[in-house]
Parts: sequence; structure tokens; C-alpha cells
Amino acid sequence: MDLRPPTDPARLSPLRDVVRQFRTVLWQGLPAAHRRRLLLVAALVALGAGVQGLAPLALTTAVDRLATGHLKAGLFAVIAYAAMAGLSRALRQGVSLMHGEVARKLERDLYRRAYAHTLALPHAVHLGRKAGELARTVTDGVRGWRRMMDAAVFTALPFVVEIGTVAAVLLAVAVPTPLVVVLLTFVLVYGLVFHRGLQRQRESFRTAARTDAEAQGVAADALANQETVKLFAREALVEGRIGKAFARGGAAWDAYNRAATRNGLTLSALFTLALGATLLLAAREVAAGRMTPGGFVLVNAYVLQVVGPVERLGNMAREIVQGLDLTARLRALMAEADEAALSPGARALSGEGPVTVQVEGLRFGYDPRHPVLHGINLAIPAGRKLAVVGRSGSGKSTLARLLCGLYRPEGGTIRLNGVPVADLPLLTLRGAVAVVPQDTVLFHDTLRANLLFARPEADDAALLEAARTAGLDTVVEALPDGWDTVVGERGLRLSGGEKQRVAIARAVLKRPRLLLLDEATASLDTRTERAIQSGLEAAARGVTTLVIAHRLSTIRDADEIAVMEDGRIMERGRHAVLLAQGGRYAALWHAQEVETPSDLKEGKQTDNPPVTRGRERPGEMVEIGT
Ligand SMILES: Nc1ncnc2c1ncn2[C@@H]1O[C@H](COP(=O)(O)OP(=O)(O)OP(=O)(O)O)[C@@H](O)[C@H]1O
Repeated sequence: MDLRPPTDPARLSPLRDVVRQFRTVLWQGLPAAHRRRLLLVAALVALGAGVQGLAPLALTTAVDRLATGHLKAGLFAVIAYAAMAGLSRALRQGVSLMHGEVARKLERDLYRRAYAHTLALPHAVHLGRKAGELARTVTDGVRGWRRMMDAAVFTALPFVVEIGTVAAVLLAVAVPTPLVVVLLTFVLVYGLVFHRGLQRQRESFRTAARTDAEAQGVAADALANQETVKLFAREALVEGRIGKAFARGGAAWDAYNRAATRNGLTLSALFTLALGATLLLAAREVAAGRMTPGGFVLVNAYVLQVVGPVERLGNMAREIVQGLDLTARLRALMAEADEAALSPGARALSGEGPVTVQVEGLRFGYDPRHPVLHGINLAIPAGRKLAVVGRSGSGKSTLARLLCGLYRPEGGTIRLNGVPVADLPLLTLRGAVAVVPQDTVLFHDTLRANLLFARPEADDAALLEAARTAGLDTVVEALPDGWDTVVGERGLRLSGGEKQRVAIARAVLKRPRLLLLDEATASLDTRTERAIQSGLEAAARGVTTLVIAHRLSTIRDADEIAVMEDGRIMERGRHAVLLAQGGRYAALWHAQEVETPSDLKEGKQTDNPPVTRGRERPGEMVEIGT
């Protein structure tokens, strides 16, 4: 089913908009079995409304028969009237059970698809929105569809059938023309007033719903930052922000309620006029002997009966206005292109095992006005390790994000095994790459589940091995609930170092063809870091690896080290060569040597051969020139 509106829904009239929504979402979106069920529901609702429309006819007959002394026929008509009224109500009850099943199925389906689409939106879209706001948009949208569906089944359809039946009966029993004219004019005017009110209410409701969603986002953001709020003792500030955010919707809600009340009052006045006029006309007809008392009862019953559904239309108006606007934001969200649509590549990644990486002239900026990478050239032969070092903010993590397809480059290419990343489906690309990020966020689930997320089919042996590699096994052993420990929302019950070990274990378990370590051991103390370092080296052995590190001691043994500055690679080569060159790398190294001399001076330094500058040799890490 296509949830995307082909044109801007705000420019459609509410009626056309709702018809289109029903066609695309509620009708085409339902499986055939549910469509049949919905048709049955509609048929039963129509039957109930038809019976209700005919019931006053039995009452008329009862009054006229009783008035003329036909007791038996009169009583029979009374029983028929009661039975018809009862049947139409009973049908409604049965229908609401069946309708509930179809509606809930639709709700579940909409939730699943809306969240799947939201998850598939580009990383940049998520960074620009609050998770709470997105969740609220989805919930509101699904609630909106449910409201419209209920309104259609329980109000619009019975209204049409009842009005049709009443019109047919009035014509059949030859009610005087002026009465029919008054009644039909009333329905028409009521309908028009209702429609105008609908449009007036719409704008204020849309504003109110949007500000409410924004306020939910502010509140969710505050909850996500609860620790920071506490530590800075800024509860009052945050409360003020939340209060302001919710208050912003207040004016819009007031405007909406005023419009709704004005509408309701106008409709009530119309009803009073119509009731009075028709009954006066009917009384005149009875007085003139042109109408039986039963006819008077029929007219009264029909005015009330027509008014019931017409008044319910007022409520339906509100439901539909709200439903349309609740769905509007979700529809806009569903219309946003997801990652797959933005990256339609369909090529395969050849071979198995580690990939070669070639980066040529890579340019990128999160904001086009502020370039972050200015033409990066790199090459990592299959199974080799490239370390990227440099000052904070120089663009190292950005390079890693481009390598795993979280953003698309503005210029230049990244090739894996010779295939441009843009030509690979994102699932293929990300299936081949494992990332250990700077900040690890975990699911609010057990340690086991968090690890198995990387490879759900992995057995216990693989799980334990990955944990050992990351030094996570000792952490798990020390926990009372072991692997079944629930890590808390975002993994907050674990220390930074423990979370990082989970991230490393998760990456190892994935068995990637390209491993990206973005300061993978930054949260660990020197001893633990050393212990894990050997594990990481084992994990990286035979896997193409890009390591981003601040602590240079951890990347000394890399096959090549690239020094980044302001989005450019300024130096490349092996540790010993760069050190001997006495350039930027040497300066960084010496600065750290001063900070942590014992750490850096320990261990051997390799005498690696120098790297050729400015020329490229196949299969080797070379300077392509930056
Ligand atoms: N999502 C983003 N939106 C906008 N700008 C960003 C975003 N992420 C990073 N930047 C900016 O891009 C530049 C490079 O950031 P990046 O994270 O790549 O640096 P880094 O070298 O990895 O830094 P660090 O060593 O501190 O992790 C910085 O100026 C940063 O502010």
C-alpha cells in the first residue's frame, strides 16, 4: 500500500481528502479477508439504519389504527415498532464487535509500517528530530485513521441510509410537499453549515496538534537528559521549558474550541427552527383534516430521527477534522524518502572475507555551507589496518560515517572491492561493515540480546568467544544475572567501559569484512585498554580495519597512519617513519609522551619501512595525494 499522498493534502477539501484516505489507506491497505469483513460490517450497519428509518412507519400505523378502533392491528404495529427499534440497536452492537477486529488489525499494520518507515529514514533526518516527537506523530496518525474509520462506519454510512429511507417513506406516504421541502431544506442547510464549520475548525486544530507534538518532544528530550538535568540542578529551568511548550498549544486549542462551539450553537439553532416549522406545518395539516394524527407522529419522529444522524454529523465533523489533521503529519512523514529510495544501488559486493577500500577525492559537509571533508584520498588493502589520527573535530568520525553509508558524499567516491558504495544496497554495505562507535547506545534488554543483535543466529560458543575477545567475559561473570542482566535504557546501567566492551564484542560477533573502530577503547583505563587491545588486534586480524584513535600508543602497529587536520590528510606513513619526519604526527606523539610517559614508552616500536609519497602501488597503502 502506498501511504504517500500524491498531492499536498492541505490543498484538498476535507471531503476529497477523506475519500482519498479511505481509498488508499483503509481500503487498498487492508488484506482481502478484512476488506470482505468491512463490507459485511457496512452491510449490517446499512441494514440497521434502514430498519431504524422504517420504524416510525410502524408507529404511524399503530397510532392511526388505535385512533380508528382497530385494536389488534394497532397492537401488532406497536410490537413491530418495538422489534424494529430493538433490531437496529442489536445490529449496532454486533457490528461494533466485528468492526473493532478489522480496525485493530489496521491499527497494528499501520503502526508496523509507520515505524519501519521512520526507522528507514536517513540518519540526518533522525538527528534533526526528537524521538518523542516522531513517536507522537506515528501514534497520532494511527489514532486519526481509527477515528475516521469509526466515524465513517458508525456515523456517515447510517446517516446516508437513514436519510435515504426517510426520503423514500415521505414520498411513499404522500406527506404534504411543504413539509418535505422544509425537511430537505433543513438537511441541506445543516450539511452546508456543518461543512463550513469543518473548514474553520481545521486550521486551529492542526496548529494545536502540531504544538502538542512539539511539546511532547521537549518533554521526551528532558527525560532522555534526566541525569544532566539532575547534575546541573536545572529542574526548574526544564519544567519551565516543558510548561512553555505545552502552553503554546493553549491558544490554538482555545480557538479550536470556540470554532467548535460556534458551529454547535448554529446547528442547534437550525434544529430548533426546523423542528418548530415542520411540527407547525404538520399541526395545520391535521387541523385541516389533510393529515391523520399518525401522520403528525410520523413527521415528529422523522424530524427527530433526521436530526439525530444530522447532529451526529456534527460530532463526525469534529472526528474527521481531527482525524485528518492527526494523520497529516504522519502522511508527510511517510512521504519522506527513506534511505533505500535515496540509495537505489543494486550491485553485489564480490567475494568473501576482507574488502579493499579506496577513497578518492571525498568531499562532504553536514551543512553545504560548512565543508568538513575536503577531498580525502585513502586506500586500505584487504585485511590491512589504517589508523586515522588528528585533532578533535578534524573529520575522522565523519569519514567513518561516510564509509558505512550513514551520509552520502558530496563529491568523490568510496569503493569497496572496486564497487562504488553508492552502487551497493545499504543492507549489503552495512552487512559487511561493523562499527564500534565513540558512544555506545544499547537496547533496554539483556546483555545476551544486545550482543545477539549483531548476529541473531550465533551460538553460545560464538557469543562467548566474542565476549572474550572484547574482555566482556569477566564483566559478565561478575554480574549476578550474568548474560541475563538487563542493561537499562540506552545501556545506562553499565559503565562507559563496559558498554564499549559490549560494542566491541558485538562488532566481533558480526564477523565484518570491514571493521571501523572509532575510539573503541577511549572509555577504558590503560590496563583494560591493553587487555582489550590484544583482543581487538585478534578481531582485526585478516579484517580490513580503519581505526580512529586519540591515544597514539594504540595504533603504533597500524599498517598505515593518516594524520587529519581540518578535513584534509596532511601526513601518511608508518609510525616510525612519521615519527622520524618530525611533522604533525611526531608533535602529537611527543605531546602525549609528556602526558603519559609510562604508557607510551612501554612496548616496542617497530621499524617499519617508509611509505612512498605521491605514487600508488596496487594493494598497498599509499599516498594518493591530498
Ligand atoms: N551531525 C552533525 N551535524 C553537523 N555537524 C557535525 C555533525 N557531526 C559532526 N559535525 C561537525 O563536523 C566536524 C567533524 O566532526 P567529526 O565528528 O568527524 O570530528 P572528529 O575528528 O571525529 O572529532 P573527535 O575526535 O572529537 O571525535 C566538526 O566540526 C563537527 O562539529
